[in-house]
Amino acid sequence: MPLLGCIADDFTGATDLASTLVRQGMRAVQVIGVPTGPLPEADAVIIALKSRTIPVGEAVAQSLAACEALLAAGAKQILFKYCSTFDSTEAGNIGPVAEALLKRLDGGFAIACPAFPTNGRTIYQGHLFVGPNLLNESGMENHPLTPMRDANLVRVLGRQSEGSVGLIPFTVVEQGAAAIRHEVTRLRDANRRFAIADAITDAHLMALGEACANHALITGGSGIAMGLPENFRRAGLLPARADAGALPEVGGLCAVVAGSCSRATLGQIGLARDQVPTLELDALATPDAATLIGQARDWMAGKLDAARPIVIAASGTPERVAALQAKLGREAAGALVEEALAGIAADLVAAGVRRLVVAGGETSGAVVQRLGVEALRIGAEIDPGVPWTHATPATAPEGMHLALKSGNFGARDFFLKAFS
Ligand SMILES: Nc1ncnc2c1ncn2[C@@H]1O[C@H](COP(=O)(O)OP(=O)(O)O)[C@@H](O)[C@H]1O
Ligand SMILES: O=C(O)[C@@H](O)C(=O)COP(=O)(O)O
Repeated sequence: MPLLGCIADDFTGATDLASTLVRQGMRAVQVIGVPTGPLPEADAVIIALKSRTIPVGEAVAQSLAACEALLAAGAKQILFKYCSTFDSTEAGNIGPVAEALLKRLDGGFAIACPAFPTNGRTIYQGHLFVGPNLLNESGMENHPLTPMRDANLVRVLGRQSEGSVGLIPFTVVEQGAAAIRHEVTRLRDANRRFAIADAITDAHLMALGEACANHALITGGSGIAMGLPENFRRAGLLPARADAGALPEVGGLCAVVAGSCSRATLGQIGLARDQVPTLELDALATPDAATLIGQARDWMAGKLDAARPIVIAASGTPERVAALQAKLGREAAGALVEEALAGIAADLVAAGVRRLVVAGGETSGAVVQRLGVEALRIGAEIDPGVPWTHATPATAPEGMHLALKSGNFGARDFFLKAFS
């Protein structure tokens, strides 16, 4: 029976969260999509949806169905995981999904905290920073699907919610769990539905986690989960586990597929270009998924290796992305590239790739769905927020390792480090 039931709005975000929970001593399994059968055995089950950019009504319906499955399996607390850069549109989907979950859980109030200090995401006075920059000057203002042009999260969440949004400021969070609990009571009494919680350090996240031990719903990035396993240990529900991230061994050919256009991924592709065989697809010149798949198939022949990866990327600079979007429309451009990369990933697995890194949240969603993966057991971290996972797709029933990398995560040498 899972202690913690989680709903993540994309697949890389789900592995990021699962990885945090494994590091804090929980066995974690990521389930792809709303489950139709019994949930796997684990301390935490993370249901990974691809609901960040779908129509609001569908995101709400899928999230509620995931919540029902987790509650039916016995989950004692629900966590709604979204991006540490609060990726969303004016219409949602963070606000509407959080409000629907809150209503279902009779929660009344929930905190909202995407902070992830290890990866440079901090919140001060409700404003989200990425490293030294405000969110809207961090590159996220150019995201292909969810351009973030306002760093004031109280305002951003307020625009997406029917209920009102408050703030748990740094001065309160700094004082620890008791002060946070007190502030939450005050915010509830003031009829706030959500409050953005400031957090600059892991100690702040631990205090927030402790303060929310009895909240029916918690919302945030993976960082907000840091303090939760300790709550369950304190309650005597979670035994000490030394091997929470143990995975079955897997050998085989190595590859990377990249569809993220985020700064970190563009840097990782830049480094890989000099060190391993790297194919950069040009979706603007060839806006046809089948042709792009064919180009990759011809190129990869004879290049696959078990000791070092090949890299196949569709990622473009903001100017190239804008040009393709102007030609096809934003959603169609994204869908075309996702379809191409999913087909290429299927070809790679058919060719014997058993250790595959996928860069990009939406891209990972498309790849995992194409491979027919139903669940991922979470292993050790390569870089903060990106673990290796073990999956058994229909075309590789003996099992393979997959790393689903959030676009902006990972050091510059991530694509090489992952296989070393
Ligand atoms: N050259 C390109 N032009 C337009 N869109 C692209 C291009 N390359 C990738 N994309 C799309 O951009 C989106 C990137 O989102 P995602 O995979 O979630 O990355 P991230 O993790 O950086 O957010 C995907 O929908 C992908 O298909
Ligand atoms: O919280 C985060 O930053 C990640 O877990 C995440 O959700 C990133 O999404 P993508 O950049 O779309 O992979």
